[in-house]
Amino acid sequence: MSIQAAFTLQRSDFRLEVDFELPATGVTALFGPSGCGKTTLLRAMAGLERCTGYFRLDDQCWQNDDLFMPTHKRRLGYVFQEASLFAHLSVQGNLDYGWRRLPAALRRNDRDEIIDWLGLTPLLQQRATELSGGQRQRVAIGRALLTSPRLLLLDEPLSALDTRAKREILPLLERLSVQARVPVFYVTHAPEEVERLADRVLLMEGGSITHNDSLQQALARPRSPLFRDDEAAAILEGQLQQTLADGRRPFDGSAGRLWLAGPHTAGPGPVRLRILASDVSVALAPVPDISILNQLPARVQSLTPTSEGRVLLMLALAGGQQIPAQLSAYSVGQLQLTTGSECYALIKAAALVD
Ligand SMILES: Nc1ncnc2c1ncn2[C@@H]1O[C@H](COP(=O)(O)OP(=O)(O)OP(=O)(O)O)[C@@H](O)[C@H]1O
Repeated sequence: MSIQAAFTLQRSDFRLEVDFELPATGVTALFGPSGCGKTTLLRAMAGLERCTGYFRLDDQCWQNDDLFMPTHKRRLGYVFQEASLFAHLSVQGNLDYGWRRLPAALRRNDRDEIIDWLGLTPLLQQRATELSGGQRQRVAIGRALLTSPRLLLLDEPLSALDTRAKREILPLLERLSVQARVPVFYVTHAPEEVERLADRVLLMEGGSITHNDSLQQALARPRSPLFRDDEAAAILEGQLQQTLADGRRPFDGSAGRLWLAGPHTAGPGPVRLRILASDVSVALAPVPDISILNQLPARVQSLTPTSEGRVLLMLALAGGQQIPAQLSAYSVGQLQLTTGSECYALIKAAALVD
């Protein structure tokens, strides 16, 4: 189950040249500076740009040297920055547009479930012209999914929305790959959207893919363009549990149980945690009598000098999860840390991604 793609396209002063393979599941963010070719790559996958190359999705070939399947035959959903709904139709009419044209045997998504997930039930009778920007985008996403696509392409779907509307849609999009049940490509300029939604990241620059990473790898790169606070971070996925009587809140992820302190309004359920490299210290053995709640066994995977006197360590936790730690070169020397060293990651703080 994979996506295999290679595209070459020459414009007067821009060349797209990409070649990548990805698992055909989850959300892949396309991230990079303005003009690097993110939209052009989405359009190439959709068959809206005549590139040379190939595109394969599982057992289906949409393009190769001998074949160029036109866009309308590629089973894909495309959501643009500004939702282009049919103005003369109601929300229901827009949602049903693709749904009705699809033979029942090809319908893979549950219509009512998608309408419910996107909170569209109260809007069904409204005209498309009467909707707010956020509502329009929810309808556009619903309409795309109701065509039961094999691939979903979203081009900066939140960029035209105000902060309130973004806050309303982002939690819904967290369920995107589960609801869509197909691979999703998501173009964005916002690192916080990548952290919250992506499973993989294609980092682009000047028409090329510079890195094809898991989210963890992308965030852990020294000087990654994804840094929000100018430093490496880890995103841990897991289940948030109920707060205990003593105020601690358990979080169960692949690396085991972590304890969160402080007030969190989020209810129990799946969440992502963000841990900054500067909030991780390293010890050679568990440290008793210390206020730090979380001490996890770890192994040093790599050490990268960053700035004057600082070293970025990549630590592997149980279950394969990686987290970065930012230490002074002095501490690295004192602890004699090298690749393969066994140690403990002392996590001083972790924040819910929201
Ligand atoms: N229709 C077009 N004709 C000619 N050049 C184009 C066309 N569309 C885009 N370009 C150019 O191709 C390059 C890649 O554009 P593209 O829109 O794919 O970048 P992008 O990474 O999506 O940018 P942004 O983040 O600003 O949306 C840019 O130099 C752009 O000016």
